Amino acid sequence: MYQVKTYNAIVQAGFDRFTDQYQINQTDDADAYLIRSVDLHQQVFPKNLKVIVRAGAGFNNVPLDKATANGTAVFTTPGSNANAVKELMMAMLVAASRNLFAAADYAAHNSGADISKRTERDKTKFNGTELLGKQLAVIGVGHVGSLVANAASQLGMQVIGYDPYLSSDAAWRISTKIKRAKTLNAALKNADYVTVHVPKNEETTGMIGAKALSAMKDGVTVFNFARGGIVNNTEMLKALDSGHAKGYFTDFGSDEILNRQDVVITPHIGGSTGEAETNGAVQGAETIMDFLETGNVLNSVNLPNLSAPFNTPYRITVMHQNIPNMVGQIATALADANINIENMSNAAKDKVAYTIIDVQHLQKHDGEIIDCLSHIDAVYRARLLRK
Ligand SMILES: NC(=O)C1=CN([C@@H]2O[C@H](COP(=O)(O)OP(=O)(O)OC[C@H]3O[C@@H](n4cnc5c(N)ncnc54)[C@H](O)[C@@H]3O)[C@@H](O)[C@H]2O)C=CC1
Ligand SMILES: O=C(O)C(=O)COP(=O)(O)O
Repeated sequence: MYQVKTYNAIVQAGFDRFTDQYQINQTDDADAYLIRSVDLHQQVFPKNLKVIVRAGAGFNNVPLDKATANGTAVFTTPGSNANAVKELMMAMLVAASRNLFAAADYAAHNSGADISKRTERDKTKFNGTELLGKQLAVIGVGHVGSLVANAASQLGMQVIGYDPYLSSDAAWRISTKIKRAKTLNAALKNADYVTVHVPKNEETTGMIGAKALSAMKDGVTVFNFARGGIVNNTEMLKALDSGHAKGYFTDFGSDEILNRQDVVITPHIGGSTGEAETNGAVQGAETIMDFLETGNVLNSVNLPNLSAPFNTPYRITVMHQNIPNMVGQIATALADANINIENMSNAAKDKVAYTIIDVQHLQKHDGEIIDCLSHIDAVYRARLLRK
């Protein structure tokens, strides 16, 4: 029986996906975590923890080095909430271009006699512009960014994307109408609207700061529905105060940007739709079961992709450092235990490598084999799976 621990609201559809080999509980010794935005940076991971799945996209709440050192694979559920963010972003683009929040706030407080007279007099204050023909820069054209870019293009916007790490899969999703910028500045310089859809990491923290803001044209509106900190709030406020930027729309509130007419904040609701939460929970449950039961890896954040059909009675998986002679040491340990290898595959991603070995027969007691492999220096975790 596998134990799955959760830290955030996970919809029932996800729990329903687990077979009766799984128990959802709050044990301190879980095999798997199924999480959303909980910050795990201060947590000491239990040794038994084999997999963390973040139902959603952003994994900056998971300490990857710590997870790897513990032999814990980390996954997200790619694309599960991308449409939800896209739809919110489209709403925000329209809201920005039509002064929607200020206009609605005015109307909500416009009471008493002569409403219609006052309305007709005051409505010019809320005159907007149209999105048609305006330029939108999309920084990060992955699952969310590509949908935003395509939808904006369908509204008649001129869209330019910037993403130096774009995967070929992601490239297939982008309409041919979207222009490609070679540098961040090239994307920003003519944009009426700029939106970021990048993961938060060392490189992207503060990427929209003084330099990027000064590369934008006067009257620009900036959107950050990716993560707090990708846009530097202090520099954003300076751009707003000087009149260089017109507005800032974000899903990530913080004290310094509160109570301003030119800043619109939503409470991190980008992925908060029933559909997105169901997609994430179901995809998350399936990812946990697939990894625990087959050891196959697809779209992990800290492990390379590696999948093979599991057709033998036993499978051994080893997560280890990506250094010379690891495969040799693993093969020798198995040979010493008189275990014949039926199939063996190995892949690496940055500093981490992963090996899958399929065997027909075991000669030693299970625990001994796993112990032998676990004692090889630079092995993070070895597991024995039965078909
Ligand atoms: N507000 C919310 O509730 C939500 C926020 N998000 C945030 O949006 C981010 C993006 O989500 P997805 O599109 O699903 O992820 P994704 O991984 O599909 O796309 C991210 C894209 O950013 C690109 N990128 C990485 N570094 C870059 C850089 N320095 N400059 C330009 N592009 C760069 C990558 O190549 C990739 O194509 C997530 O990491 C998360 O932080 C995602 C979903 C919901
Ligand atoms: O998927 C993401 O990156 C999100 O930001 C969504 O967060 P949530 O699952 O709604 O806490």
